[in-house]
Amino acid sequence: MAKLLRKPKRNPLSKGVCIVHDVKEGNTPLEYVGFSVIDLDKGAVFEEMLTDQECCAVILTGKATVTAGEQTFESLGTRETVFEKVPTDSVYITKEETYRIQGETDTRVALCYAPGLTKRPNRLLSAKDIQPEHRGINMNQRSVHNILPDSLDVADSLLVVEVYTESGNFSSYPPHKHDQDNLPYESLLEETYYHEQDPPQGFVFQRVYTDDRSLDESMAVENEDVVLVPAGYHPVGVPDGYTSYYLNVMAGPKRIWKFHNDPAHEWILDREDS
Ligand SMILES: O=C[C@H](O)[C@@H](O)[C@H](O)CC(=O)O
Repeated sequence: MAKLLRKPKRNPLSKGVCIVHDVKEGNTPLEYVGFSVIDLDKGAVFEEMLTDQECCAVILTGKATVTAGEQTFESLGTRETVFEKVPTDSVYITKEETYRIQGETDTRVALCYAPGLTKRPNRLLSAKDIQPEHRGINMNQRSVHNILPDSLDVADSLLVVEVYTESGNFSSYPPHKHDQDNLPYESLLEETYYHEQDPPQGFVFQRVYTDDRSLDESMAVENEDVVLVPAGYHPVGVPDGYTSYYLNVMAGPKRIWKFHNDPAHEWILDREDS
């Protein structure tokens, strides 16, 4: 199996809590980004004490109450499945904070981690404040929910976004990369993709490759898979008949999303919308 592809597991953590993904120091080539997905049964509780990382808890499906420090955010979550294609609620939790998530229903939560540099206010990132963004033309169209964009000065390192790509389209395309700390031209951001497919037997193709092809992995990515992007271009192609969802977590030395398109494919941006 490709070394950048991680398959979902169901590792019981505690009563009513299962770890589906747990990408962290010791099992990942990434230095900045950590990523977990947890399933909580209704009423189950997940608690964590952060040390030198900040965290964005994204309520992928179902409803939950999140307590972070002295604050409690009740009844978060807007959808039973990500394919309702509505924005969801998330909570930003600062470093050195203890937080707690309790499932009000059966719920799936993505935990997005990156280095925390300063103590910041914990903060609700409400679905109501997220306006879906349409990107692209022709067969390169996708819809983006910017959960924690670099325009929001809430976090030290974390960037979080979710993307919907319809049948027959490509996203993260033309291929772009952000693996050089070379502002204003490019920023260095590692990235993770958490993928879901509709219907769930679907798969998408994702390639992760560098200019010198020292890294060049092409993957068939199935429902609930995670793809790690330590460097390089990382386009996604969606077969006819399926809808792709992915949640991206990005982080690096500077919290700026400045990508560089693969020059070989940038010409597609010059075409008219057909
Ligand atoms: O760098 C960001 C990720 O590759 C995606 O979020 C990508 O930007 C989505 C898209 O624009 O197609």
